[in-house]
Amino acid sequence: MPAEDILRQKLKKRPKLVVRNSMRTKKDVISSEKNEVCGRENVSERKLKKRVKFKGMKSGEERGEKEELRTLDSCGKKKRVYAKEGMYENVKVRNGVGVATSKKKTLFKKGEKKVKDEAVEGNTGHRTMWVPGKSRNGSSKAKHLAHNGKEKKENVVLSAARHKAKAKEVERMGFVGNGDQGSGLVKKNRAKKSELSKGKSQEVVSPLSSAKKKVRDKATLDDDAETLDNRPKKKKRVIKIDPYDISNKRLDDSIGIDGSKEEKKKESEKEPKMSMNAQFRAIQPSPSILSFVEKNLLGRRRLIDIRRAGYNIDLSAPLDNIPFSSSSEREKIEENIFRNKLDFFAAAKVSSSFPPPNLPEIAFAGRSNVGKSSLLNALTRQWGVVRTSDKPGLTQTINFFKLGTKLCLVDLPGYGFAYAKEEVKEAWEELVKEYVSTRVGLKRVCLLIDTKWGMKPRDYELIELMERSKTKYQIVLTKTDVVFPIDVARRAMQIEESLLQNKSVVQPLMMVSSKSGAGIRSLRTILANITRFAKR
Ligand SMILES: Nc1nc2c(ncn2[C@@H]2O[C@H](COP(=O)(O)OP(=O)(O)OP(=O)(O)O)[C@@H](O)[C@H]2O)c(=O)[nH]1
Ligand SMILES: [Mg+2]
Repeated sequence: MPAEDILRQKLKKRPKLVVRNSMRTKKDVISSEKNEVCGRENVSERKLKKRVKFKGMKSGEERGEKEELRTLDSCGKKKRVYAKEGMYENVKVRNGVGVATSKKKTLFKKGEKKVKDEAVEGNTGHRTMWVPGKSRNGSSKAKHLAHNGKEKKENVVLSAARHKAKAKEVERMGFVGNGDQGSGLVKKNRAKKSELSKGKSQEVVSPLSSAKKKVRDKATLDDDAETLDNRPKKKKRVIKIDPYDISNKRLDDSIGIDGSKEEKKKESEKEPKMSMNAQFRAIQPSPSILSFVEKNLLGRRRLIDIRRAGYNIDLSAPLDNIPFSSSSEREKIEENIFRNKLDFFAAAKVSSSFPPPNLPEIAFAGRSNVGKSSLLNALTRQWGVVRTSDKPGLTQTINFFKLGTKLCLVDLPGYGFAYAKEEVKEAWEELVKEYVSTRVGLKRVCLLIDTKWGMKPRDYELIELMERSKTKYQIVLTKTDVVFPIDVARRAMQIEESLLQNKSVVQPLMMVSSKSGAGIRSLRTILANITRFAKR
């Protein structure tokens, strides 16, 4: 190449340099004017200061003295620069916080990365740092920084507000200052957070804090950790169980007195407890009772069986009389007395309201809903004269019915479960007891027992009372149509046996069904006989 061309090329390069200088911002120019050194030097110096700040945090603090740095002057020679603490902090803030623009963002990321790298390297790496006496690559790095001086300068002129905003953002992102120790401290802090009280402010290492602060933080955390360790541990509460104390535990608890449960087990094995139902099933009814049940078609029967036996199943209570075909059924009742019209004539809530005992009386007693009122209707075949209901407790007064001029039928209120207040039920019971024990002219009490449920304690109570007052009573099993014939016989057998010792009880035990009419005729005959032989 001719010398002239070479010269031209050199000349072409010169204006470029000029242009490059001219592209510098106004601020750069101003700042360069203020400085004694040239612009290039200024940038490199700043960058170096910045870098030194990153790296020098630890060494600077540890030594506690100003760092002597070497940088490049305009001629490329190494120059000594004394970094001040305040300056370090400023640089650090700028680097750690980053800037708002896209380029600045990049710078911020770079700064962040740098810090992270340093954290990994434990402040010993020389990639982003140049500290005198430690790295030989410092000059080349300084050159590189100086080359990008324009971009870096923008960091220097950031406003304080932006710094703060970015600092907050960094903190929010969980950005931690350099050093593994720093992240470890934060982890410690996080772990401590759950343990320490809310009031106690948590110490978080931020990129803005100095190395000194970090060291102090670490010491504080260590102290705190020691304090936490030294805290008196809560003693575990041990509950001692007294095996002989049964005040606050179930009797069948396994912690009971030794052997008590085993003893109970053995007892139960020796004497197997039969349920009430099993006991009932074990009853063997006498052949006479069984034959009576079969003859009167007591118990649950199929309609076809009733028809085959010659009864008209279209009639109500078909088993009552054989066979009714006309509307004047009452005329054909075998007992004349029951052909009379049933007339209600008195109701009493208290004994003082009882009507005068002019007629022999037959009363119908029993638990609520056992079928007393229904039986009165079935006996007289006058449906609806006596009110009935499937709701227990309908009859609440002692109701007196005249059957012609020779007999009085008395419908008593039920006892036991009923839809009524306790006080009211107690009053009924007292009234019934008073009636059956004191009533003059009472010839017989038909004590109705539901075949399905049998005798209940209240029934025995009334029986006891009648025994004491020597009132004649006869057991009448009701609703026999709802249970199997064998169970009717069992129930009859069971009750007869239980009342063998009783003196006022009248045999035989009667079994009826107001619905099917079974046993009604037999009962009618017995009651008619009472009237026949009754003395006025
Ligand atoms: N299956 C069947 N049901 C019956 C029989 N006798 C009565 N009942 C029903 O049993 C329910 C109660 O009948 P009630 O005659 O009102 O009984 P109660 O003993 O007078 O009842 P209280 O007046 O409340 O004491 C009614 O729904 C009747 O239809 C019966 O022989 N067989
Ligand atoms: Mg009734």
